[in-house]
Amino acid sequence: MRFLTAGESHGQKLVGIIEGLPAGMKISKAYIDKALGKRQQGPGRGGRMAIEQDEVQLVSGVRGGLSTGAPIALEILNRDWENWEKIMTWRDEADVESRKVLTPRPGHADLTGSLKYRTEVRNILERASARETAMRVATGNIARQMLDSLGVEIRGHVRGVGGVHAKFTDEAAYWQHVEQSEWSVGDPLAEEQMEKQLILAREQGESLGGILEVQVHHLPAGLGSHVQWDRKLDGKIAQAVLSVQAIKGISFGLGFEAGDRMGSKVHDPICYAVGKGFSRASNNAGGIEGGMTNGEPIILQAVMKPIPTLYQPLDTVHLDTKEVVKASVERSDVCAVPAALVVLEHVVAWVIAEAVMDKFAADSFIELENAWQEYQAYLRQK
Ligand SMILES: Cc1cc2nc3c(=O)[nH]c(=O)nc-3n(C[C@H](O)[C@H](O)[C@H](O)COP(=O)(O)O)c2cc1C
Ligand SMILES: C=C(O[C@@H]1CC(C(=O)O)=C[C@@H](OP(=O)(O)O)[C@H]1O)C(=O)O
Repeated sequence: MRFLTAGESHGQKLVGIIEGLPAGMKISKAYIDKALGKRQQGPGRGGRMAIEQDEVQLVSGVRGGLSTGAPIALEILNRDWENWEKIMTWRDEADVESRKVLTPRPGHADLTGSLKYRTEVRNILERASARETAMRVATGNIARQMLDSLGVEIRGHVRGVGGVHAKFTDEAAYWQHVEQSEWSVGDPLAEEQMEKQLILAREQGESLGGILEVQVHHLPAGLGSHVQWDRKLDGKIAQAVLSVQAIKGISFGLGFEAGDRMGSKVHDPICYAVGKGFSRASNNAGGIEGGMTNGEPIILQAVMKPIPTLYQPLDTVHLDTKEVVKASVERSDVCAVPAALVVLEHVVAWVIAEAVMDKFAADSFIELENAWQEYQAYLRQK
């Protein structure tokens, strides 16, 4: 399976192409649109989200709500295009000159992109922008629908924003709150403090990042492989997660704490029950050993740095005059941690679906489902 995206943040539309999905898989546009809507939510988002109302168009590869096996083409329109058409298109050299952005923002792709591609900053920021993640949610959601049909569940929650961390003691109550909460925190007190932190950041022209957690439940042991570096599932998930704008780190299970403990306090004892097969007494590994799922839930955490655009900008250097000036201020989010969580859930869904298709390669969904069930039965009886 593979996919590509195209489109600028303020261009006409985002475009995606998916290839390699089995035929006969149920695909719901409404389900994709719901995820797109969720990606737009959360306190801390800027003015752009009041303009956009993301909706996917399934242009090809789906008939009567089922995949045909042909490439699936997707589109998401940028409503903001009508406000940017003049800036995004030009007629003469004078126009180009007046539209150049020459004051790169620290933390964004602006400076290095403009040096590398020998161009002004707008040509860089338009594609570096996390607007692109709308399409990654749409493509990932199609993968997620495949996983849903196989009984795999993906959950995500915001663990922290700007140094305020969510706490929980009761797993069931926690997840109930996550379900109800608009932005998946699961700790009402922390949510309140995070919102206060956001108000403060906004008032001070600042920005915030945070910590996110994604869990994948009901996976069999044996997705991914130990045999080659580029087939290891933890490596593939890390690549996908770190490719999301502003995500700077990832850990599985115990994460960095594993480095502080003795081996016996880290590794998960192996258990066996007749009719259920092998399992683990704990899940410090976060569901992956040797680059393969081990049958426990995948649990990963990721860190998002604060948004680079600051309304009280840092110093930068003007690309032409070389004067020290303030960095440019594009309309911006103050915090996009809840939005990034939706993106992470979907990029992880893609990688897991890819691993499922690697193991159970199938042209039609019924073949995939049969192979999946047969393997699960084998694991239970082993
Ligand atoms: C959902 C989401 C929304 C974002 N919104 C903004 C924003 O409004 N302003 C901004 O400067 N950066 C924003 N970012 C972060 C930048 O896109 C990102 O920092 C930039 O592309 C540089 O890439 P890097 O941080 O991965 O190095 C956002 C990121 C995500 C995931
Ligand atoms: C458009 C989205 O996020 C954008 C990501 C982004 C950036 O620099 O990454 C900058 C902002 O763009 P604008 O200046 O148009 O408001 C965000 O709004 C989106 O998430 O759909």
